[in-house]
Amino acid sequence: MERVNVYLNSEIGELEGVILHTPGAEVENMTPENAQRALYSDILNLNVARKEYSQLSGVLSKVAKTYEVVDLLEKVLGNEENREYLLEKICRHENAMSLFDYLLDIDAKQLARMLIEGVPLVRNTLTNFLSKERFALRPLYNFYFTRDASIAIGEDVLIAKMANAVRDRESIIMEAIFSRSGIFNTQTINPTTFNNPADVTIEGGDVLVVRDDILLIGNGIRTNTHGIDFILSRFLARDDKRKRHILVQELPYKPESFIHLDMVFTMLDFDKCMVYEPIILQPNRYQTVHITIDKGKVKEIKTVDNLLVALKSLGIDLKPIVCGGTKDRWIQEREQWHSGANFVAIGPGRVIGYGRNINTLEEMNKNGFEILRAKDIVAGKVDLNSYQKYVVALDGSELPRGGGGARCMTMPFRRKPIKWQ
Ligand SMILES: NC(=[NH2+])NCCC[C@H](N)C(=O)O
Repeated sequence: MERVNVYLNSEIGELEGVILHTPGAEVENMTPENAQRALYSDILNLNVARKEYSQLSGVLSKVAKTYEVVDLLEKVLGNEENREYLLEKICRHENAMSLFDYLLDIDAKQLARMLIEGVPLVRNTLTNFLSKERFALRPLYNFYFTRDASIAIGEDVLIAKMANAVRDRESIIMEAIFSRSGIFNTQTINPTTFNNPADVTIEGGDVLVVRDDILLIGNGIRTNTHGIDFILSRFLARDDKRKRHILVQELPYKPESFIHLDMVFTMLDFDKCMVYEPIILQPNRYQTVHITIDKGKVKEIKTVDNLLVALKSLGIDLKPIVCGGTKDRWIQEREQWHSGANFVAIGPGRVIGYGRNINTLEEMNKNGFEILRAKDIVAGKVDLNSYQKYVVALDGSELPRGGGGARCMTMPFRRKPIKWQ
């Protein structure tokens, strides 16, 4: 079978390949008490979440090739050598080597599910018997946000170094998928294999590939300056010596709806972006920094007014569309909280987001985006090909409680190249 090439040089190029994860039992394997530890602001109902999610996967599978993490993982585990490698890596990382032999014997399909949904603790010792934990390997509650654990940049895949240990296994699995499933043709770059300060963190929600020479990176609770310096060092190490730019946006640490840059800024089109105005445009305490790399060196680091000004200086002139509309700051806050600024593009001017954020959608509509309901597209009542610019509205009441939107729930690894005018 021919391998699929990774190619991603924009946020908006026509989507060709994307990795998804339909929420499974892992999202219900939690209680209100430990939801916080799982990085949720609330607990979810799986049935409803899956229905909502099927709108997203349904729409995406009409326009691109979609892959489910569990199928890709099963593929990795189907190979004896890979299974041993991956299980050893996971068990070692999670201090659970005692599970290794037991897991090794489980068939690939079931094992793939278990590694995502969690491996229950067997109460056969006093320690386990008295333990408050239910799982020996914790469920990957956040895996439906496939955006975060791995990041396609150009032809490579950067493996995220998650800020919270509960998400570490996601990165380990994604690395195995990209380097060992036999499906992808790419090179993985993993910060943990370099000589780095131990405190590097980078998550996919913070990294936006705007153009082949421009990255936008959020610097906040999930991606720290060491993480961004790591990405910088990888660019400096390249042989091509091309000019490149990294634009860094500082983010507030609180509330949790600001965890990633894609919660306050996403690309919608060649000339339009979605912004949460108070952080991205209004004067505030969060700096924007422009790093220019040239001939293998850092040529300049400077503070700039904001992302839009910096992008304009690089030839990308974006009109901001304001999350929550322009009328009321409270509405902006409310819609941002439920991932109102978080859109994923399936092509230039063709994006997907939550329908619940009606003021945001109305604002987009005023700016030329037709509002289409995901439900109608999946049911075949609306044909995407009849529209030029649109926002596909997903029903979302459970999914956003997990803390993310359409961009967070997709991991695009292949988009058609863009011709910037
Ligand atoms: N790209 C994103 N904004 N992802 C959102 C992830 C939310 C998830 N509950 C977490 O805290 O990690």
